[in-house]
Amino acid sequence: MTDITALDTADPFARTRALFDLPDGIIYLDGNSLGALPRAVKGRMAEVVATQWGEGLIRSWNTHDWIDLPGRVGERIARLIGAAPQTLMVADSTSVNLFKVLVTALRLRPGRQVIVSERGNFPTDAYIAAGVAELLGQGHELRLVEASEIEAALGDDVAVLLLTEVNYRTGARLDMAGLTAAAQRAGVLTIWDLCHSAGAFPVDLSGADADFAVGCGYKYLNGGPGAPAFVYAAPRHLEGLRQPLTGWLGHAAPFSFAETYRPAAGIGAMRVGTPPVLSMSALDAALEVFDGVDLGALRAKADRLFELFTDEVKRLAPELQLATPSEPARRGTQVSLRHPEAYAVMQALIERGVIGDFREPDILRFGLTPLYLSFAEVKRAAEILGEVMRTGAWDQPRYKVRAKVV
Ligand SMILES: Cc1ncc(COP(=O)(O)O)c(C=O)c1O
Ligand SMILES: Nc1c(O)cccc1C(=O)C[C@H](N)C(=O)O
Repeated sequence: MTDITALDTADPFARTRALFDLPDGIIYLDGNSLGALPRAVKGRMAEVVATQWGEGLIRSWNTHDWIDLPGRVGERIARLIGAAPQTLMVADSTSVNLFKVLVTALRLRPGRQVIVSERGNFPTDAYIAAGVAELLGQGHELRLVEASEIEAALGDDVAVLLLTEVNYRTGARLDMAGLTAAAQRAGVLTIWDLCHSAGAFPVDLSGADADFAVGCGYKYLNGGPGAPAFVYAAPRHLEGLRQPLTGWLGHAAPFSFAETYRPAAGIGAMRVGTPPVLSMSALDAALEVFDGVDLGALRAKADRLFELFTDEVKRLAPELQLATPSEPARRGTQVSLRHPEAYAVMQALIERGVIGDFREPDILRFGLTPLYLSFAEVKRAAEILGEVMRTGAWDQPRYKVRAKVV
């Protein structure tokens, strides 16, 4: 029998938990969709609004260096995902950044028309890819394949391999280094969506030699609802980097107000318009939580939480099927369980203070975020899930009414 109190007492992440503001009576297992609120964000937002904006007014673009905030916040994220300095920019949403890097990559592979991606990837990736193929109107097409067929799909007509490292629904993780190497052998450029990776475990973009990457700021990075996203380009692509959204802040000299567009050098060319200073400041403050954090240790704790939760669920709710691979190398840090009435089960859990989420058609999703979750909470969440299943408490009409956002 695991001694939960001993695990929590010895937990090095008790320190980071104290950096978050979490409501009493809630066990929050949805940090894979919207990260919890770091305390430092409240103070930073108050300061940015009252002092930087309220008093500094437009002078703060210089006095508080708002103009370079996207690159500065990018440096904080770079460390978490193995990106070299000045290869990362915080900007826009993941969807918009996908558009930018996809067009950029396709232009680097003239004569090849196919974008390969995984079936069952988060919809925006496939939607953007199909939209780009249609927009370019040069015979481009999106080819969706199963995970097991990706390598075989890398023929000489393929320009880009667009993959999400960790699947949003199942939590299954692809082999970034292996697939990137296979793509390189086939002359194919890679784009990695790191939405469910960045801040969850160590990612090594440089080691994998990936070409481009994108990811969002509001999940494991805790930047808040609608936080800006990030975009990465490998050093070899920085010279002459051209992306299609040629907005004024991606210009080499935006304040020359020149008549024609000339891209900024390096990753600065990924900028488009005015950065959202308020939400970027929130993300910047949120990332302070990661100062001094060893991502390997973070992952090790996530693995222990995973084992604890899945062992307890196996014992207490054996009818729930684990949809996430149990082998650590083949998964991210979420737990996905299948049940035909998953939506109602999740509503019953939320009413009992355990917040996870539901994904179509039958997935209960639980995000394990070691920065602010204790072993005791994860065990208690499994017990509450066990009670909901054993008593059939989920089987009530009010739990079956779908909300606008699920
Ligand atoms: C894998 C993945 N990619 C992209 C997105 C969408 O990002 P955004 O809403 O920032 O465009 C999400 C979640 O919303 C996601 O899970
Ligand atoms: N971005 C979201 C939103 O605006 C509302 C509700 C959920 C989200 C999400 O992030 C969904 C998430 N990408 C997922 O993995 O399902």
